[in-house]
Amino acid sequence: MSSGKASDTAPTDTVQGGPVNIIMIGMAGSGKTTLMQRINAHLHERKQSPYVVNLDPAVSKLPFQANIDIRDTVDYKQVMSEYNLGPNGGILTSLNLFTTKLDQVMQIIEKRAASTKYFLYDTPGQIEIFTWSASGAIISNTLAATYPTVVVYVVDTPRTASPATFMSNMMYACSILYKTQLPFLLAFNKTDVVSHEFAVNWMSDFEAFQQALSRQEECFMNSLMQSMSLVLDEFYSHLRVCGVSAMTGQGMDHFFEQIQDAVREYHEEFKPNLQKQIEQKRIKEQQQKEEHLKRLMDDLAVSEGKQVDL
Ligand SMILES: Nc1nc2c(ncn2[C@@H]2O[C@H](COP(=O)(O)OP(=O)(O)OP(=O)(O)O)[C@@H](O)[C@H]2O)c(=O)[nH]1
Repeated sequence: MSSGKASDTAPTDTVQGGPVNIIMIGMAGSGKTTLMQRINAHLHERKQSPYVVNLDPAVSKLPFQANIDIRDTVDYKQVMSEYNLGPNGGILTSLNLFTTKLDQVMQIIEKRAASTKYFLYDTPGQIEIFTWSASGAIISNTLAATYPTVVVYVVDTPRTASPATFMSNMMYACSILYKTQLPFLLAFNKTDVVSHEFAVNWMSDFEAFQQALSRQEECFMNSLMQSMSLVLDEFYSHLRVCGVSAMTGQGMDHFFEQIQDAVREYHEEFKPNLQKQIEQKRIKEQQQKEEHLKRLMDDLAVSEGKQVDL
């Protein structure tokens, strides 16, 4: 687990390699929107105004002005009534409709890239709609193929203080990390209410989590959680963690240090892997084309041979 190191330079200034996309993901009420607002204010204070994109069609009020807002493109309530959908189906369909215009969004982002360091994306609280849908994957893959992209998984720390809620949140985070394969930062939010130290302790010390479990009433869930914590041990060892309060602003410098570390991972691991995959795909397609051409030539030779025989 990486908790990052303190540095003398302002962390928002030291991000290298052009603009950075920060995608905020987290359960409903974890504080994604409030944290976006905090990051926005933090960057404005440092004269580094970010470009803000709202991808949540169902949000009623935003505490900041979004530069691109999905609600300007699709009316979520109209989508629900037009396609006879429930709230989740409405959000998913709205996101699909928005994704059809992603090329226009990318053009805008590319135009702004020279003058903007941070692009922030707020996503719906129904996590699975973004992380497990085709449109969510298209959006994050397209962003990551163009610029360094970091997934920030926001956790409601006070609500994660029991071993059971902690474990389910970590399972969620783990599945998102493996699904997106993008540089990842686990941001424990609301540390003004409860410090995230207990979580760091549980993640770095398997025994400490077991002890917390043993203090709970004996139930079937305990043995399940015991086994799962063993599995998650490997996941924790690759994880970048920080504690923040979107309300008070504490932890913002460490947050940006961790973003910087995630950008380094993007350049050193994610981008070379992506280029390798693209190259492998190109070679495979080339081979398929050559095989297809060879089959055509063989067929032609056979049919010409038959004509000669006749
Ligand atoms: N004390 C405290 N409250 C916070 C903090 N961050 C957010 N909240 C509160 O938590 C509640 C939910 O915050 P939101 O920012 O709307 O959460 P969200 O994750 O965007 O929620 P959805 O839009 O439903 O996905 C609000 O009442 C916020 O005021 C924090 O750092 N500390």
